[in-house]
Amino acid sequence: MIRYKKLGYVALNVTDIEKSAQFYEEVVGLQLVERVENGPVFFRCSRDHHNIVLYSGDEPGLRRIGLEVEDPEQLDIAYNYLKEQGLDPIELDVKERRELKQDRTFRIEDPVVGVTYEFYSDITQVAEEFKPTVTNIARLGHVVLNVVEFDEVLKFMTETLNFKQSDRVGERVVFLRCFPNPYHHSFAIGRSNKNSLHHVNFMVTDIDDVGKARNRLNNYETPIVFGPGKHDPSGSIFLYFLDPDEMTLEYSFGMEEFPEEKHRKARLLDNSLPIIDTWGGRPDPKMAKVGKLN
Ligand SMILES: CC(C)c1ccc(C(=O)O)c(O)c1O
Ligand SMILES: [Fe+2]
Repeated sequence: MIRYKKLGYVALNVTDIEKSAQFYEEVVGLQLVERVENGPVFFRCSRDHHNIVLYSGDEPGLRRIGLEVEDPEQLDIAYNYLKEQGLDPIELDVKERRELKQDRTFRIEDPVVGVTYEFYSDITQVAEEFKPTVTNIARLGHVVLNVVEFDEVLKFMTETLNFKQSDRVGERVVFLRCFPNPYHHSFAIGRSNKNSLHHVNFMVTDIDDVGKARNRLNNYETPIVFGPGKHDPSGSIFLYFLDPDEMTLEYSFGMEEFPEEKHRKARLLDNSLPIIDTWGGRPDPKMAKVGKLN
């Protein structure tokens, strides 16, 4: 089965790439790496060449998800396994790999919703460490998808992609680790009447990052749509806000980690607001409303 190092990057379609590039750099706090003329804009929050990639699109949404597997051997195992599963992995040509600064890379489409998953094991490492600016971003944290065919997507993510369930909230949300990555979730899916991007998360290094973000985002007149609050499932302190296309982003501090072996079992948590925010808050209706899938 596939063994992952981490959720490597998220590629988003944005309607005004200049406005969004400025926002993701100045307001979110990502480091600009590269602008391709009439092409994508690459940002990082690690030594990786990119952890967020913005593309111009007619409609805001998720373009693809980059999954870093443990090593080239695991990449080979993943390719052969996904091919056996009939998912027709497509190898990227040299030109696209050169633009992505990634070695061998291939993509599949999930057969239920059509999300593009990209697999690689080697991405160019930037010489300098990530230099936090407005927020001490520790890493790209997770991606949450709203899906209609919830059970089918869950089956694909667990049985085919080898993601492991960490917890579920009633029959509405399931939190998934990209095994053996230890974080409580790198992915989550929510049962919905529409397939859409719910949010993209950035984990921060200090609780002050959440508190300071609240005031900074207010000063930038960036809509805060939920929090500060505390999530019961992962134990993280959170704050959700909207990007220029009104796609939802989240900062979170702290997250339960699972050992590869002898870890606790997934819990079935009550489907109630206090589980989502133990501090008693409730989300703004604008939260998680914008973001096409694929
Ligand atoms: C409200 C969403 C689905 C949610 C719920 C719980 C956690 C967590 O426990 O970390 C999240 O990160 C969420 O985004
Ligand atoms: Fe989240």
